[in-house]
Amino acid sequence: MIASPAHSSPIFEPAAHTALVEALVEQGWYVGANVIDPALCHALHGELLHMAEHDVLSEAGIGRGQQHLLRKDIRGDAIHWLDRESEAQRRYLNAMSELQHSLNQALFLGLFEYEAHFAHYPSGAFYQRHLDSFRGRANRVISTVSYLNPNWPTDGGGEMIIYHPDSPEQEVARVVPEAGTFACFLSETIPHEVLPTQQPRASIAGWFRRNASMGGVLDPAR
Ligand SMILES: O=C(O)CCC(=O)C(=O)O
Ligand SMILES: [Fe+2]
Repeated sequence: MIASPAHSSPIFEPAAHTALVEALVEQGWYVGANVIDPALCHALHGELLHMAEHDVLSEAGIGRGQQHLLRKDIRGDAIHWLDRESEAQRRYLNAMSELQHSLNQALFLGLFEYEAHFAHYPSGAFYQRHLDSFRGRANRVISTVSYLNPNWPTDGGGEMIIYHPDSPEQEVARVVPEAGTFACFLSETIPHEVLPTQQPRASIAGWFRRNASMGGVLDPAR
């Protein structure tokens, strides 16, 4: 057998898919540290920093279409949709396709598409508590977040808080945005929030959908 080159190895350990599916079923969310390959995180982080430095990111807003609004009091990140333009992006999106396949096989979710954007939170930025999808709209089904920041300091802030689906004031997890950490959760039921970050914070937020996207327009935050 010919060993596959490092750049084409899967970013998820096969065991991580099983743990992820179990956690989604039991509690509606999953967080794993050291799940994403460090070399891939490094490459994606470099791409995002380059975009931030060259001013090619767009200020993220809330709401769709004509309702799309910039609301720095609600979210303060700047984004760029992944478009397969680099090997790192292709590798990342291919890994998400594999995850989509596992989720569909195990949970019969009928996931159809994955969309994702880089997100850069400058110092002081946050994202207030929200859901990623309206219940019953059947658009975003599962949210994913991959963190890209090596050596995140303990006083760096920028943690994602996951709240209990039935009592949205109750914190159930606090996720440090350290490179290699991968979080996912049910988009319609898990409220979450990004605490103010004390230093620039890099991530990739993505969504498995049951229908086609609307040309890269963000779903409303709420
Ligand atoms: O970056 C994170 O930790 C979460 C981002 C988020 O909630 C979103 O983009 O909808
Ligand atoms: Fe979100």
